[in-house]
This record gives sequence, structure tokens and C-alpha cells, in this order.
Amino acid sequence: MGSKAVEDLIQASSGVHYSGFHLEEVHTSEIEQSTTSVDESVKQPFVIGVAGGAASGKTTVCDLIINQLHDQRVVLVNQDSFYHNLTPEELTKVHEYNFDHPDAFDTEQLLCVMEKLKHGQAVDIPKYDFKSYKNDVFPLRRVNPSDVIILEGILIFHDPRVRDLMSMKIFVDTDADVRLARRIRRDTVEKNRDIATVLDQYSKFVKPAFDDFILPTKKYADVIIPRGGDNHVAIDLIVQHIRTKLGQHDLCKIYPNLYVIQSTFQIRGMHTLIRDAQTTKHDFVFYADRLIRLVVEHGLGHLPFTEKQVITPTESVYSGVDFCKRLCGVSVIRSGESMENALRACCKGIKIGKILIHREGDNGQQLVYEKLPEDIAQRHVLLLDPILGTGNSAVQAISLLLKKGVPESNILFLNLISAPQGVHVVCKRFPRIKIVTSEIENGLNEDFRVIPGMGEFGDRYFGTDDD
Ligand SMILES: Nc1ncnc2c1ncn2[C@@H]1O[C@H](COP(=O)(O)OP(=O)(O)O)[C@@H](O)[C@H]1O
Ligand SMILES: Nc1ccn([C@@H]2O[C@H](COP(=O)(O)O)[C@@H](O)[C@H]2O)c(=O)n1
Ligand SMILES: [Mg+2]
Repeated sequence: MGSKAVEDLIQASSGVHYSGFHLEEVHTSEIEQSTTSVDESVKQPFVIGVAGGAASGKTTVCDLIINQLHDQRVVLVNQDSFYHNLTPEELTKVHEYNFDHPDAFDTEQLLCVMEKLKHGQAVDIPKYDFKSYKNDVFPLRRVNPSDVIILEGILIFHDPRVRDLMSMKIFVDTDADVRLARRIRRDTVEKNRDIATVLDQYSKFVKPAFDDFILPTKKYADVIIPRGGDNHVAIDLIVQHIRTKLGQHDLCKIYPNLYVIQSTFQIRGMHTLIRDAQTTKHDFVFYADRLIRLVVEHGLGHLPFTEKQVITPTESVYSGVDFCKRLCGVSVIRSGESMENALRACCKGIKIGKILIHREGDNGQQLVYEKLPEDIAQRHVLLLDPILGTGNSAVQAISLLLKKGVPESNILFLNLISAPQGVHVVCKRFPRIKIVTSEIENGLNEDFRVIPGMGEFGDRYFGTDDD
């Protein structure tokens, strides 16, 4: 592929940083590999479960959430669509059929639909007809893959496999008498049923199933909404939370200890400069330093604090906090040393240890030198290395700190860019350490280099590259 084709590719891929590629060095296979790795990681939808008794206000709550999330792609999948069709025999004795029992639903079909949606495929979902009791009413409803999928139904929390799909679970909690009153009105007005049948179904099936199957799933809820759709505060908070989660990188949803600093145009502009192969050494150092300072300041915000009160010059009391005192920086030589100045500028007199890890071959790492404070086990450690790639150096460095007695939860790993592979390796092996980074990369190339990346950070920062 010639450089013209590469430029076309860059042009076509809005929103993705390709400015760090060395155009003359890019090979077709590298581009295809990087593009494929992006496609493979199909953006995971944010799945919300909404459960609660019949006529508690579930659909009303879902409609309010959908309205407020108007600028997002949201779909509603109703558990009613997965009611089993009744056999001819069951149809003749429909008043003896329990529509509130978990067995009334085809959960396997629901799981199959969710699997497809999660993998970015559109699905056709049946529309349930409460009058004919049939779930094969045509035309089927076409549901496209979306950023947010809301799963609603009385027993949507019953099956653990369905629960596991959900990033957020909401239980709509409405008084039984309110639910019954609404149900009588709905079933008589909308479903043309007579009141005696509605009350009979309620006492025989609806109430017992609520007590036996629905209410016990309330414990799985992350949020319980009293008064359903009338509770605007709860709905506003839920929508706010969903917006925050949608703005986060998918990896942050998997690993709660991974923090990617909120992107702004300033931050993206600085990244654009340090990733550009044409950027001068002077500019590279200047903008790398600015980004490092941001990451360090953000990282310090994750340290514990103690409450402290001071008297202001107006002799008033200011209730504030005191910084965590027992800190230590540890830089991974050589790139990590570029982060020391920012740490020193933020934490007066901080001790800084060093670790040297030699890269053996393509993927192996070997620890060759370490100099750490003797009392490091009693300190919170800020581990400094601007790039998290394969995760091999980070694992070596963290393992050494643990061997020296530093508790895992006292380690804060600060870097500028992280490859998903490295995040998986570090977060799975050390789930209690925190990682603070400023951008998540597309992946690694065949040489285990981060892409798009910024080249050899140490060489560019310390001026030892050939230019
Ligand atoms: N806060 C409310 N105040 C008054 N009526 C409501 C309220 N919330 C829902 N309803 C009515 O109650 C009935 C059941 O509400 P719905 O949201 O469909 O509940 P669910 O989906 O839990 O069965 C509907 O007729 C709806 O219009
Ligand atoms: N043919 C049917 C199917 C279901 N029901 C009742 O619907 C309730 C669930 O729907 P919500 O919108 O209230 O969640 C449930 O209590 C079933 O009894 C029915 O009456 N007829
Ligand atoms: Mg409903």
C-alpha cells in the first residue's frame, strides 16, 4: 500500500488517532491488523435491567429514561416478548395459566437475542398480544444494536444468566394496592377483561408470584425506585450515571481500578502533538511534560487523605483535608524518569526509587537493577512508566514492589498511554492496584509496540533518537 492509500485511510477514519504512524514505514499488514483489532472489540452496550411487580411503573420509568437519553441509541426489550405461546389445551383453560411464573417465559430465546445484540447484530423480536395470548404476531419488531439496551419485565432478575448481562439493575418499588388499582384499570380498559377475572387472576397467581419470585429479586437491584415514574430525582440520577458510563472506555467498565482521565480538546491536542512523528524534540518534551503533570495530579487524587481544619485570615474555620504523607515514587528506567520532575513538583521532597528492566527478545523482560527506600512497605507507591504495552515490565515492577512488602492496594501505576493487552494483564493479575492513564490505545503490533503509540518514548524525550 502506498502512502496515498494510507492518507486516504487516515482521512476516512475520523475520530481515531493515526497521526503517530510513521507513514513511510507502515505496511499493509500492520494497518489491516490494527483496523481488525478495533472492529473485534465491538463496543459493548450498556445493559440496564428494570424489574418490579406488574403495573408498578416499569414501562413508565423506561420511557422516561429513554426520553432523557434522547441523543443516545437506546432500545427497549420487553420480557413479555418472550412469553411461551400457549398450547391449544392451555388456551381453552387460559384462566388457569400462570403468566407470573418464571416458566411462562422462554429465557433461552431472550439470551439468544441478547447475545446477538451484544455482538452488533440486529434481531427480530416477537410482539406479544395480550388478547390472543400469542407471541408470533407479524410483523416482528426489528431491534438494532444500540449503545444502551433496556431489559424490562416482572422477572427479568430471576435468571442469573440474564442478570449477568446487566451493567445496572433497577427495581421499581410501588405499593401493592397502587399496583392492584392500576392493574384493574389497565386490564379492564385496555385488555377488555372483566373485573372478576382480573381479581381472580390477581389472588391466584399475580400476588403469590410477586411474593415468591419477584420480591426476592429486589436484593439484586443497584437502585430501588420508590413511586416509579413520579420519582424524577431517581430518574435524573440514573440518566446521569448512564451518561457517565457511556463516556467511559469499555475497559473501565470491566476494571473499576482503571482510571482514564476525562478527555478534553486540550488533552487530545497534546496527544496529537506527541504522537506526530514530525514533532520536534523540544515540543515533544514540552507537551509530554504537560500531559505527565495532568496524569500525576489526577493520580494523587486517588491517595487517601485525613480531614483537617484550619483557621483562615478572617478567623473562620475551613474544613479541608491533609495530603497523604508517606509516599514514594518509583520510576521504571529510562522512560519513567521523565515523570519524576512532575511528581517532585507536586510532592515536595518525595523519595524516588528506581527499577531497571531489560527487554530480552521481543516479549521477555528481566529485572536487572533496583534501588528503593528501605521503608517502602510503609508507603503508598506511585509507579511511573509512560507506556503500558504488553504489561510485562509492569508485572515485573509490581511483583518486585509486592516482594518488598508494599500492599497491592497501595500501588498507583501512572502512565500516559495504555494498550488494552497491558491493562488486561496487569488488572487481572493485580486487581487491587490502580492504573491512571490519559488514553487507551488501539492495541499492539507484531513487534509488541503500542499502536498508534508515539514511538520510543525514552529516545524522543531524552533526545537519543537518530534525528
Ligand atoms: N406514577 C404514575 N401515576 C399514575 N399512573 C401511573 C404511574 N405510573 C404508571 N402509571 C399507569 O399505571 C399503569 C401501569 O404502568 P406501567 O408503567 O405500564 O407499569 P408496568 O410496566 O410495571 O406494568 C399504566 O396504565 C400507567 O399509565
Ligand atoms: N396474556 C397475559 C400475559 C401476561 N399477563 C400479565 O402481565 C403482567 C406483566 O406485565 P407488566 O407490564 O405488568 O409487567 C403479569 O402480571 C401477567 O399476569 C396477563 O395478564 N396476560
Ligand atoms: Mg410494562
